[in-house]
Amino acid sequence: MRIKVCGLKHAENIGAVAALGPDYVGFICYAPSPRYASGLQDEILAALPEGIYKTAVFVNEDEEIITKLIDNYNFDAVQLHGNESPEFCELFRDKATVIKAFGIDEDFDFDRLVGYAGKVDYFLFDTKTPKHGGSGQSFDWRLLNGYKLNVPFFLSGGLSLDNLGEVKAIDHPQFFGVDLNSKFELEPGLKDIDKLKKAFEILK
Ligand SMILES: O=C(O)c1ccccc1NCC(=O)[C@H](O)[C@H](O)COP(=O)(O)O
Repeated sequence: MRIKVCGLKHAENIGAVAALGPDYVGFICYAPSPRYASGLQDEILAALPEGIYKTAVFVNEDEEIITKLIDNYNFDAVQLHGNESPEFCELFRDKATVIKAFGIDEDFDFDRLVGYAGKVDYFLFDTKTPKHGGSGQSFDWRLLNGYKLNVPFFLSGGLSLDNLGEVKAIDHPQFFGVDLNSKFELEPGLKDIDKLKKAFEILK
């Protein structure tokens, strides 16, 4: 099970998270989020160990800005949380791994994803809320049974120490990894290393 820790923004805390050995770390490049990584310095990202995918998270951002940030910060992956089309997602595939996020609720139609197959590397299934992400709310994971494509997915949305046991038991052939965020924080953007350590013990 791959582990992504999302919503980092403080230099020392980024180093402490990286020392736990996540597979992906995420930086929110979306100003309305309380986890917005506004003062991100490229040398902090450059100091992260090889093998951790540095992921930039966007919501309906312009192509030029995404490309510029990938180039400036050497992001390995982009995670797109808005209404990005399959063609828009595909634009970044020669530069980065592309993760397309979708907010899931009981009305979500997984047939919407057909056009993205072959144009993205992973899906990320989050809880549908007006915030686009970082809500701390989980969705009914039984809905994942409606997902039949062969693009692997990350599960996110309200994952916490209280429900990781249940998450581990999810048996879906495309379940690739988890995304840990607001339930592992001391404050928005500042990760609780002790809680994350416990999560890694459960998941690894
Ligand atoms: O975390 C945010 O503030 C955020 C804001 C806007 C778009 C995406 C955002 N986070 C992206 C993530 O990958 C989160 O980990 C995911 O939404 C789950 O968050 P949480 O429910 O807090 O565990």
